[in-house]
Amino acid sequence: MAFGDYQNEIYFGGLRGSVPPYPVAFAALELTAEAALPTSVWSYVAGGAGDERTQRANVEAFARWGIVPRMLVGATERDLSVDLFGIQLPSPIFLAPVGVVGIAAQDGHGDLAAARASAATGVTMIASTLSEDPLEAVGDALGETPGLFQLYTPKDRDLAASLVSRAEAAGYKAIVVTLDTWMTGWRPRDLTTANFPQLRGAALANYVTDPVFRAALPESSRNDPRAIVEQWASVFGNPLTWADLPWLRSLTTLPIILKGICAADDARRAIDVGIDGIYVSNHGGRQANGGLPALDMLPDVVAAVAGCVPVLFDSGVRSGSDVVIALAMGATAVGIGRPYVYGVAVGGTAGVIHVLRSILAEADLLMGVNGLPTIASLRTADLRRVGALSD
Ligand SMILES: Cc1cc2nc3c(=O)[nH]c(=O)nc-3n(C[C@H](O)[C@H](O)[C@H](O)COP(=O)(O)O)c2cc1C
Ligand SMILES: CCCCC(=O)C(=O)O
Repeated sequence: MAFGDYQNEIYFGGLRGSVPPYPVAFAALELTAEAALPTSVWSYVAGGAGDERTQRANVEAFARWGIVPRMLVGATERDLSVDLFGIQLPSPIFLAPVGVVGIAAQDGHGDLAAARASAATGVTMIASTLSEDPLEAVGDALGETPGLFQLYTPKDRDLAASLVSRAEAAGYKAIVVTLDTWMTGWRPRDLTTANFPQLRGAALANYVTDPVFRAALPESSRNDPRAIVEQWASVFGNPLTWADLPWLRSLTTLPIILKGICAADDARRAIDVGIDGIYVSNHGGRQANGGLPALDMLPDVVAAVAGCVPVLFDSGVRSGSDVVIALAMGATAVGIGRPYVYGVAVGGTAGVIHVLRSILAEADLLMGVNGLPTIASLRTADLRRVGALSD
């Protein structure tokens, strides 16, 4: 079945009098999600760092690029599959790691909702360390779809090793180490609502189920929510340096991907020390305000990596058109963040499936009408700055 078929499902459903169950346009999805969530939850998910100019710039950056369409190609069959570390994925998108996604779900199980959507669509999921369902349960819910595990490296190295070995045992195919969030950025919306869900104990399931974490808690406090949160806060973020990478490498034989690399020099140096994948992201503008849009940093990193390892990308992706532009710029696979959280908010598993199928349908149809039917052909696309066609 082609991804673009979702368009016909919606059209013909309309002919039979059924409207799509959830909004299709991102702006409408956003409004519906906002209406479905308490203000503090909406602020946490939708908000970002500082005055959120970098978060907005991430989205706006996509509108500055355009693809020159090719005709007479007969692109009736499209192939959106990609190879990631030897894993053949049916599509070039993935669920970016989102901690605390449970707070957006009616039943508190946003991680499982996302994993089930991943199982249903074949869209791979990067499961966050900060989940409300333990990584083993998320892994089970992924079914046949390969999952990746995102690691927030704690200060306690034994705890880091334990999380990684649990991820290996649960069948995750790679470890994604997030570098940009060893402490949280200045997030005025959360500060205004005095809301940081982790401080209420949300999303600490991987810690409370971990033998190393539990052993560090006095026996009398093992079921005390406040002691658990305090223990978590004391171990959460280890600001890694280059000197830590050999230790990180020694933890696992799985591929290691570094998330948050945006500078060409950092990408080159990471590859030199044996890192298997680079993940360009500015955390959706949630960490450093005043920085460049993530998309603007992608071409330099792609050039520096020169095809040696996969380059993952996220930050600001809202549609299939955005996915196509990031792929044309050289990303190997493109991460969906906030849109899927809004899918969880409006419809749980079904909401996420709808969001993913909509994004994939648009990307698929776009590749057809642009005459660029494969990811390889997309990479050769004539991508120009808007307004620069005659340069
Ligand atoms: C509510 C929320 C929680 C997030 N939690 C994590 C996390 O636990 N680990 C991580 O590496 N990135 C996390 N991110 C960042 C995403 O992986 C991704 O980089 C970001 O959402 C991309 O920006 P966009 O959603 O605006 O496209 C989170 C993002 C959001 C919105
Ligand atoms: C301490 C970070 C919490 C999860 C996260 O990555 C985010 O809110 O952006």
